Amino acid sequence: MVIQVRALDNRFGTHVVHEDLDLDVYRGEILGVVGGSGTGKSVLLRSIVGLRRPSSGEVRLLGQNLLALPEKERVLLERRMGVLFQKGALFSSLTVTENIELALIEQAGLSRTDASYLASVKLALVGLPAKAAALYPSELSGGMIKRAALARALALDPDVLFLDEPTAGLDPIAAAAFDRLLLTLRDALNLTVFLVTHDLDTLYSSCDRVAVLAHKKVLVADRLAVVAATDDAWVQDYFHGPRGRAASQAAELARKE
Ligand SMILES: Nc1ncnc2c1ncn2[C@@H]1O[C@H](COP(=O)(O)OP(=O)(O)OP(=O)(O)O)[C@@H](O)[C@H]1O
Repeated sequence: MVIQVRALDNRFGTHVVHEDLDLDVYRGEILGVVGGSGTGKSVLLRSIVGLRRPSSGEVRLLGQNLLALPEKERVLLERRMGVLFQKGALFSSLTVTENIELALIEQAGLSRTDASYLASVKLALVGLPAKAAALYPSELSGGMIKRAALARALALDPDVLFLDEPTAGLDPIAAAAFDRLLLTLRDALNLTVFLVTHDLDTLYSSCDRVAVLAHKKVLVADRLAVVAATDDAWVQDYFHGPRGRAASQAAELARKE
């Protein structure tokens, strides 16, 4: 088990976002996390990566409770996860390669020469052309920015990757390419992936299991077919509305090709 969440409560004043929430994430899987707006997907992600101390409950990441660890061990555990946030993924004043070098120098203490070499390896890994390395984020397309941010999240060879809506704002072709890249990287690097998304195509093409957040809990976490058959109004609307049907049909066609 890579992530184990037990009896998690998160509240902001009187606003209860999570209550008695449980979730397991298994080694090597891509788990898609979905739910209506405001159901607490980002708050859950932040609680798991240690950016937010839950109101109560426990989160274990790779068997350890991040927030209970002494500083040194906490830093070591943090290095084993990569995070790609939806916004602010890259420093705008640094080039793509400098963004990745910075993570390697600051967090792993690498020399500039080693960091520079490794940064070029990571950029190739995510399919960015060498010429992108010297560009600033403002000079990149949306798809390239996501890839560069992914290269930075992978800089320290994490075991677990957290992604917050990675395909939001991408055109369908760039989004599909990103989904394929994710599958390739998971297989090549043996990653476990926690993926918050609204993108039905991503769920159908890339996720092994899907967790639905509703009613302050994980309503269901299972294979897509089981999740889509869950008796819940939001689930039925989401998976069987026009967009859900289109994504399902596209996935079916892709399987036959
Ligand atoms: N720092 C905070 N202070 C107060 N309330 C917060 C804070 N962070 C999140 N919330 C509230 O918690 C709830 C869940 O927020 P969260 O961003 O996790 O939702 P989400 O499921 O990721 O939504 P979306 O799909 O719209 O991104 C929201 O009602 C939000 O207003």
